[in-house]
Amino acid sequence: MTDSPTGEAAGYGSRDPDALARRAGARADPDRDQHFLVDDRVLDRIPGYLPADADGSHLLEIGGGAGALTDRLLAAATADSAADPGRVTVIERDGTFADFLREEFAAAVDGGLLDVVERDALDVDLPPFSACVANLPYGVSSEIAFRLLPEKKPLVLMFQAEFADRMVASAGESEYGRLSVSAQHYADVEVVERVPKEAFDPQPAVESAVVRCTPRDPDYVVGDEAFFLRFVKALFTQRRKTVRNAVRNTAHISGLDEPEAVVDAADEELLSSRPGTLDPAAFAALAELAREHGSPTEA
Ligand SMILES: C[S@@+](CC[C@H](N)C(=O)[O-])C[C@H]1O[C@@H](n2cnc3c(N)ncnc32)[C@H](O)[C@@H]1O
Repeated sequence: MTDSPTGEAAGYGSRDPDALARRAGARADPDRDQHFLVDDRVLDRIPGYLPADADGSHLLEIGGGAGALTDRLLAAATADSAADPGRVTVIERDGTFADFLREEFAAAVDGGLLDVVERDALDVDLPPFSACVANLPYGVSSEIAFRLLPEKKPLVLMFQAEFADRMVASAGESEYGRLSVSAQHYADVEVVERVPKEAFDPQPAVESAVVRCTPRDPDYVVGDEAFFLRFVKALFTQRRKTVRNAVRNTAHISGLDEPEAVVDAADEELLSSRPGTLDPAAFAALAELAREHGSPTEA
């Protein structure tokens, strides 16, 4: 294992996570969403979950911490061509760890391979990136995921397992909901690895999972994406009601001025079903009907 504070390009990818945390000189604080990955085998596998044809020329990491994953991303970025390596940008909110990353990976920073951005990932303008690989801060993982998904780039993201299961669920499954439809609107999403609590220090309260998002256009058309997402959100607030009642009861969320006109125009079988049984394409068709007949106003 390499334990040098800076290291040459050839040394990326083998830093010991415990040694990194020791050198950083500050303990990960769970109250600041800091749960560092300390299992080398998991760390080594994560970059390999990017789709085979993903463009690795500019990898984005959100939440660098003490740099164990950053080290693996630098290895992935420099693997193909030493003459024309890819780049890594890390966004890290905590100044202590941002400073440590700049120091630990000084050679990469000086060589233009690594940029450390000390900012909150929710506020910062995202840099251009070709793919994102991150062990996300769980307190804001949903907000970050829905900043990243519309960028239509390959993503490999660590989430709480329960959140990951909701992202990938299919219509009719108990975990299926607004999160599933919204995520699957942008990408094919799949859980590629479940990660036990023991892989982290300090250990989180729950299991984690790595999700791969491979961007693609949906197999349906929506004329107004913002309205589609708002309509899905509205209907899932009434997931146990019939679609008929859900459309009627949630006009204040969906923004429909004339929900009754949507009910009049929709198919009876669809109206008697429950939101949790509609696949994304059925939601899209109903949202288009709602736009046509329900006079939606801006949220
Ligand atoms: C789960 S840790 C992952 C650390 C490291 N990548 C690893 O895998 O060991 C999440 C990291 O995100 C940082 N973080 C928390 N909230 C953030 C935010 N809003 N914007 C940017 N970074 C944040 C934390 O300081 C922490 O370093």
